[in-house]
Amino acid sequence: MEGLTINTEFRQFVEDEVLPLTTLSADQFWEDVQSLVEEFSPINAALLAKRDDLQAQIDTWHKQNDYAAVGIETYQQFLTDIGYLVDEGEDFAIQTNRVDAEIATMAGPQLVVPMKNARFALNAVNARWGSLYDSLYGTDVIDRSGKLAPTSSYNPERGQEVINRGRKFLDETLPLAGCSHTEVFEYRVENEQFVALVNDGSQTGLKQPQQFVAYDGPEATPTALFFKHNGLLVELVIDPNSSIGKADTAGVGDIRLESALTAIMDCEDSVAAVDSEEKIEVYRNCLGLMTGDLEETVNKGGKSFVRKMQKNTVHTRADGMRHFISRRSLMFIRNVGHLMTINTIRDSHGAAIPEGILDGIITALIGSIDVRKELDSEILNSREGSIYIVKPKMHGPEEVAFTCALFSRIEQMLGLSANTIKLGIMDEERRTTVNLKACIREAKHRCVFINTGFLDRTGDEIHTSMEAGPFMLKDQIKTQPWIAAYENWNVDIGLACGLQGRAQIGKGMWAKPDEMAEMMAVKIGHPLAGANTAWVPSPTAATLHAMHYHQVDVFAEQEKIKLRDRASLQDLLTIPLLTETLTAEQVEQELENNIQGILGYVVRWIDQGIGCSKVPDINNVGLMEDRATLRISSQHIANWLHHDLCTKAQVLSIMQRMAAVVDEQNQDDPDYRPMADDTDNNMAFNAAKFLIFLGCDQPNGYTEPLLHHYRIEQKAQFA
Ligand SMILES: CC(=O)SCCNC(=O)CCNC(=O)[C@H](O)C(C)(C)COP(=O)(O)OP(=O)(O)OC[C@H]1O[C@@H](n2cnc3c(N)ncnc32)[C@H](O)[C@@H]1OP(=O)(O)O
Ligand SMILES: O=CC(=O)O
Ligand SMILES: [Mg+2]
Repeated sequence: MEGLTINTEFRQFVEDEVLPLTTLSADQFWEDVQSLVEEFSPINAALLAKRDDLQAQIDTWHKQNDYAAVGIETYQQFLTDIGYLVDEGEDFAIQTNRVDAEIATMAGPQLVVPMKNARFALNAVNARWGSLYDSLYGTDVIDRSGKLAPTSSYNPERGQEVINRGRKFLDETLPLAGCSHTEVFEYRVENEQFVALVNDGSQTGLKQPQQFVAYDGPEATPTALFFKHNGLLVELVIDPNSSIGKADTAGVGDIRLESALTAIMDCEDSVAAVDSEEKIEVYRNCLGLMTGDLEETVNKGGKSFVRKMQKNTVHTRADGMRHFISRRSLMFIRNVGHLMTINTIRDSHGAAIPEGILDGIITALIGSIDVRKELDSEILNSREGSIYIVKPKMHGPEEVAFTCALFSRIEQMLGLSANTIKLGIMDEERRTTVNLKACIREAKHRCVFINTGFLDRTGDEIHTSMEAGPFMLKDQIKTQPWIAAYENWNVDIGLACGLQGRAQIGKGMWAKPDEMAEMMAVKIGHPLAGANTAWVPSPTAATLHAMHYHQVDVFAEQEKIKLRDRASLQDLLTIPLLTETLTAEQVEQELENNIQGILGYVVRWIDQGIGCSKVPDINNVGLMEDRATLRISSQHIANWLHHDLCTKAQVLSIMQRMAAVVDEQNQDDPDYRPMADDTDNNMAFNAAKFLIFLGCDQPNGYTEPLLHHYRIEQKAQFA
């Protein structure tokens, strides 16, 4: 197309692999892309300029005013005067239609996965169901010491503890009339009813017989029994010949839980994709997920197998009719935000186009393949014919309106009906939080979720108030009034805007992927807080977190929450600034911890293109690190440097020391390139250095510009 310069491989990908699956012609498609880009790029640029302008005014205000002394009302008035805080307007309720039940009326875990990693992405879409037994046996939810410790082969005592916990779960979730599941020696179906035969010779059924949904196999010797509780399915696997089932009094081989109801296929925080080659990788996986053709050969434990997407299954209802069970998570696609540009397409002036616009067009184009499938297709994402896109890092209602306008335009060019593309709003920038109601109003025909991305949100908290003073220790920031207010405010506003029954009110990531016992203790707080979904980092975490939605009836909690007063805006605006003098040791330790995390993450991003990593912290706890956690750590150090809590020399010296620590942590990785010996010339080390030293100047404290720059340089150097 004259005017646009399109990367050749990308053009081939679109024309040879995607467009033939649609009714669109290539010429018309590129012509539409061009006019869309011409229309939307300048608006995108103006929105970014407004971000900078507001930030500059906030910086100046803090330099001229003592935030703590003037009082919160004065600060709030200032934010209103500059248009950062806008009028929230009249009450309204969202009107989003054609929303799948997994989003609108069900409550359960949401798994996030980097879409660039096909092996993980396939695992994620298949994580709709997970083994409770494996999740208990394989994690620290059960004590890992003493007689219960996992051993090189199966530890029967640990196994028995798994079975005990499984029975406890059954008693709590699917209680029997008059006895415990521990007393049952046989489960079967009789006269269209579920029946449990009890050790004392009696037989019983469920306290609530309607919980029984379906079964497999003969009535007298079923191989699987399916039940429903709090909207989620539970499968009792009966297999007396399996290694677990033969030691079980009732032949139960496993308890399987409906787990990740939804999954976010991520193009953003967890992904490193800086050029056409890497964007094509992401889009090709997206295509395979929507067509159902994605496959990956997995080599594991000396065995090799091909991982594919699960197909839905058919079972027998008690009355003999057929019952279908969904086996795949409903997929959202998270696009990148409005900030970055990408030269996969250059406009008629030769400028790289906004990456968010490219993601919007291409992921919706791929999503349109799903929308056009027949309802009885083997692999179908949305039965309601919707395309679910999550948009991150938007600042305020104007940016939400821009996204919606972009989606409308994309729908027109793809021939989709209005509001086919649904919008998940990440509530992860301060200007979106404080204007959340106005943001949702802009998307009232599309909104399918509001999610508190507290990690980016913490980074933005620091950057927005960079000039206000030094921030507290990172762990303390999480305990302050602003964050509790932020979490409650999101739920309060979501409920007031009618999200219940139409959309998700979601909560953020559990960022300690191996600490499952702690997750079980803490993350029940999410459903209790009224969230009908919350993020988990892995399929195992999804299965364990699913237990929380059996323990808590989220929709009942939401009814109670509707009666309380809305969280306080003034608490939200209370900046978590340091109020005490830290010791030199505290400063050093905080820096070491942050720097270890930054280097451990950045080195894999820059050198290997891995956008999400598990990196040990100073106490050797593996933390999920992604762009958002990097934003927090780098902004935190930049803030302390800016306010002289530490010096550049000190930071550099810790970086040098931590580079050696990170090198050692990665010594078993054959693809790893050590940093410590030649930090001056190491691209990853330099990226980390500038993320910190230029942190104050990064747009809203984002990490993408420097990460992209250094990965592109690194790829050029080692090409
Ligand atoms: C601020 C935000 O935006 S948060 C959202 C962004 N973050 C994410 O998306 C987190 C996604 N999670 C991950 O990428 C990973 O779990 C990490 C990086 C945290 C840990 O990865 P690893 O150290 O490789 O995990 P670990 O070795 O414990 O487990 C790997 C296994 O679990 C699976 N797995 C781990 N995470 C996921 C996931 N999110 N989805 C699907 N499968 C997963 C892998 O497929 C692999 O199994 P396989 O060998 O059968 O393929
Ligand atoms: O995207 C999620 C976040 O916490 O940031
Ligand atoms: Mg984020």
